[in-house]
Amino acid sequence: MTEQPLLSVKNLKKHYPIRKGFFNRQVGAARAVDGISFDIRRGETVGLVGESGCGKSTAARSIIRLEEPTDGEVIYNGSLGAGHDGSASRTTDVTEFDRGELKSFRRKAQMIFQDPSSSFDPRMPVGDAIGEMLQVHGMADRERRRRIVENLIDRVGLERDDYDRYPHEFSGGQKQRLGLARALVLNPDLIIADEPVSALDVSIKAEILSLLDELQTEFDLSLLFISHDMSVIQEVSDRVAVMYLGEIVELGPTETVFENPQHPYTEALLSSIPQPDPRAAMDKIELHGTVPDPSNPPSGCRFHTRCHRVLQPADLDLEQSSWRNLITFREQVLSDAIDIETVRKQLAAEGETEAVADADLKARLRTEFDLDAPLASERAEEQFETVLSHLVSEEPEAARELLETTFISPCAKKQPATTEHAGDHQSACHLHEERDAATESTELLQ
Ligand SMILES: Nc1ncnc2c1ncn2[C@@H]1O[C@H](COP(=O)(O)OP(=O)(O)OP(=O)(O)O)[C@@H](O)[C@H]1O
Repeated sequence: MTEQPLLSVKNLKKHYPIRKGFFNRQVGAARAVDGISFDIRRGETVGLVGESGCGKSTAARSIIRLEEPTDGEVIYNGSLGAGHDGSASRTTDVTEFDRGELKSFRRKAQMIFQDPSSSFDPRMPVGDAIGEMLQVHGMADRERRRRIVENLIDRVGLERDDYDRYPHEFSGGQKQRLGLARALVLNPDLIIADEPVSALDVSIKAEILSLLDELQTEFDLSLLFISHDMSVIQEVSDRVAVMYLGEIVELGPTETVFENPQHPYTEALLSSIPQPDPRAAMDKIELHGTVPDPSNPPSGCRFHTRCHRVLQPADLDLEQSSWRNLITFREQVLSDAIDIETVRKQLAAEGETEAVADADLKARLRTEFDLDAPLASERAEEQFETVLSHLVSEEPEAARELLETTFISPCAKKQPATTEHAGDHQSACHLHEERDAATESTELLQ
């Protein structure tokens, strides 16, 4: 029988209500975490990576219920241990834990943060702050607490005498060592580290990562390591989960994912890693804009609005760059972001004339979206020109109406299903569905 994972996150969701008006009625929800699933096995490090705002911290906080999850399960297969009241736990689902179970679980699952200062009271010696954790969990003997904490302070590479010093007397790296001591003092089996080295200088960063590695073996820890930095994730993780706008888009062993990424978002993140050898550098894939608003996520595949591989409708065969520009143009028109009057005024000022010809306005719009050359498909070019004509004739409604049904990527139509790849590796991208369908039809023909 295969060993149960220490923690199984199943379809976890955290939606923040958006309220408005006099009656504070809920008018929507920010879907910060929107149905993520992954396991953390005993002794392994899972890296959770993605840009700022994609929901990593919310996921972490929901897993240990610093935030109440909206839906889903977090199955904890470890033991709640001696701190628990002794009775067998009613459930293994953290989202269902009562107060007592949650308190015991919080001993076993500790969090460390980017800024460890937040865990230390500036007016309390750091040793007492670490020892307080033991006191809260029932250790009354002050001397014993002090011995345990001094040993830990020593173990994380500081001096035993540091026990009596105050937080402001430590550097950023030293504070993160203290943060680790604090996380370890209750002998946890899981540590969730949320960007623990992001604020540190390169050399200090390396020291903390290597300390974390040593401690993981020594204390037999499982780790969920959150970072936006692919190179850090590569260094520390056994498996990696790539998160985009509340969802996990790719999951697999780190080596496999880094060598053979299956999701265009992962590809883009990987291409941004600085390469010491310029010859080895892959072409940088530019991620335009920021992660969209989770209260209004794009339809279908959430990444399609920024994806360099976004699929074209079956009847189109444009250059991928023109297609991408056309999608951006479409979005801007649909969201009413093009102010034709301003463009007209600009042109008038440049030409020192009152009268700006429609043809010039259209040409300027084409240039703005890098679509100067006629589109390679005659029908697409015709439709594009019609939209431009509506815009320059101040008929944005008509332009929108046409675009509602034109230039729609298949990626925008439905959510991609999860595809399993060889070696415990999965991703969710329409490209694979397309390839699978192509393989299936060739097989049928044989
Ligand atoms: N309390 C809240 N109320 C409403 N929206 C929230 C709340 N907390 C987070 N969000 C939103 O949820 C999304 C995910 O935020 P989160 O902090 O989890 O992302 P992150 O990937 O950890 O980014 P960062 O690294 O910048 O913290 C963001 O759009 C954020 O604005």
